[in-house]
Amino acid sequence: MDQKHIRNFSIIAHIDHGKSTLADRILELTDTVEKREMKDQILDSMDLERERGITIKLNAVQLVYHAKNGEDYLFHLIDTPGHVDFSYEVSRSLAACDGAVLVVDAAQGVQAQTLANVYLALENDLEILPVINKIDLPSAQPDVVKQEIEDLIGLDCTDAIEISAKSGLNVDQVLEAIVHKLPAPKGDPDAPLQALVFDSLYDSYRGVIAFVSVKNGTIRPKDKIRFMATGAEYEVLEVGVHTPKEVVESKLGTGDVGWISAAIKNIEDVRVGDTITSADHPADAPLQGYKEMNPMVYCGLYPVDNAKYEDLKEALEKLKLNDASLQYEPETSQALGFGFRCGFLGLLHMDVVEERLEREYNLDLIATSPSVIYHVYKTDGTMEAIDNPSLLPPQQKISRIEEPYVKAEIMVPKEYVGPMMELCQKKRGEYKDLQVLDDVRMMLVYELPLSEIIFDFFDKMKSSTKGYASLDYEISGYRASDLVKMDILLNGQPVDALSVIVHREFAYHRGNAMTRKLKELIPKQQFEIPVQAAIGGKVIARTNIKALRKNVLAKCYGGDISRKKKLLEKQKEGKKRMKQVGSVEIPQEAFMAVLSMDDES
Ligand SMILES: Nc1nc2c(ncn2[C@@H]2O[C@H](COP(=O)(O)OP(=O)(O)OP(=O)(O)O)[C@@H](O)[C@H]2O)c(=O)[nH]1
Repeated sequence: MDQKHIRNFSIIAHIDHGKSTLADRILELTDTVEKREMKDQILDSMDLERERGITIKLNAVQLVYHAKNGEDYLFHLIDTPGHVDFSYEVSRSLAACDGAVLVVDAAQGVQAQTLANVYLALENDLEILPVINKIDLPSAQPDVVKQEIEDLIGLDCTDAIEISAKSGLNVDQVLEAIVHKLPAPKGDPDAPLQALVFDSLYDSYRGVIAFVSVKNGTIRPKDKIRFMATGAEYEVLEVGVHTPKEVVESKLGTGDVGWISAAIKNIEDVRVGDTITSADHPADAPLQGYKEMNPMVYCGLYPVDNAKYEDLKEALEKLKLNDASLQYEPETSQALGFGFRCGFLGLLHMDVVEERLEREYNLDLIATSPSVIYHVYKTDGTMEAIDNPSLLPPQQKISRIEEPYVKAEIMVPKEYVGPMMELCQKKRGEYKDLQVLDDVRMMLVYELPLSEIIFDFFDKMKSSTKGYASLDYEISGYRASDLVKMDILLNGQPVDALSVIVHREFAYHRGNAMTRKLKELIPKQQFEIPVQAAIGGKVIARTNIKALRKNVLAKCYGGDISRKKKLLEKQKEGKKRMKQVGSVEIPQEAFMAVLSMDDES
């Protein structure tokens, strides 16, 4: 279709303001998906997304809209996630677009992620179309919300469309506004090919599939292409779009958003953010890529069954294609064997990656406690960045430890300011500012250690404000804190995978809880096992697992051979899921339970 009739746009919003529901209505109104195939949140294609009711991955679909002026328009709609952890996905989808539909909940108004996403859209020079959603709610206040958008964001809301994505009310007006208010892609069809790779995935039959937004030129099957960052060259086999079903096309022209397959078996050749050009007539320079995202949280991931190490490695490689913000490198642990140190954008991201590895790649994993990156200044004047507590140098070699702090902006209704401040205080926060936003809401600004934010802050915030508070944060720098490494010792031996870095004040409580939990979960063995928590050489909590007295075969009186075999068999089965640490056998469950414990357990 003629470039002037193409619109590439994204829907951006704070979490739960109704992006996916609006996308559903748009797909229905344009007959993109037949009624009988329509299910809620159709773009949330991962099972995980449907179960959790959140969007994790960006999704691109092509649809045709018959506008009221009688002409047909080709839309590429890119649905994006709303949670802070996935803002990387948002920034990538925005780079593939020319405009954005901003959805704001008429009852909740502008929230922290509304602002954050608008800034991302402005950075990418996108035209923004404000839409007020959920006007069917009794508590909807569209006029107040419009005023808020004007005051806080500076967007003109005179023509902002008031809709109910749920019932479909006025969604047709949104489609018309997309045609008339959002720009067509500006590229040059005659220029050398430049296609931005904004996502990719691994297909076991076809190799890597790259999702691209063609900024200049055209791409066809049999074309020779080059990935500009890696220099890899391939011949294109097929190109196509998603409607949301995969459809093969004869070409992708300037302004099109679609997929390319080229029998790419070498995963490293494709990088999200790279530019694809023609190998015969290459462009002079690549398109502007994406900012590399630095992980904020790290943890070790180990296969429960050590023989599955290679499988885990392959799964991580493939998953990274589909999740460019994931980082990993090999690591070994005395207790857990061979695994990987992985970096994530946040705890939800970590959770999602773990679950995707387990489900999509059929792996059983153990994850160690999440950790941030600590700056450890040593007595010899050097500094080491450490994301794994077990690698912390001995106490006497450390002069100070600094940890990352964030500036957190929390939007909260007036009545919850008290409980919110209490929570921030408890999480070692330092009060910075409190601003009045409007009649009902205030903006609370705190500096907080990132390690406190990544644990359970989000859940605690939601529960202490009935879900009304919203949070946005950015790293503000490093600060010295009174942090110590706490080791867990079994039978006198430290278990590396269980070491944690904690604030000295919380160490006793945490140590006590961990040792008690281990005692509960480690079965009695032939000898008594002391379970200790220690800082440096000093034990701060201790308990004992009593020695086993009975022998499993004692009941069998020597007679019944088959029964005896069965019992031994059963014991062997159980042993498989045990990790041998020194002389002690620890069941998998014990690791998992201790590692997933929060401060209150
Ligand atoms: N009453 C009412 N509820 C709506 C409307 N639009 C969406 N909802 C509801 O709001 C909730 C969140 O909607 P989603 O479309 O999943 O929100 P989202 O912004 O896509 O959320 P994430 O994908 O998690 O970022 C769902 O329970 C919807 O049914 C509306 O117009 N009116």
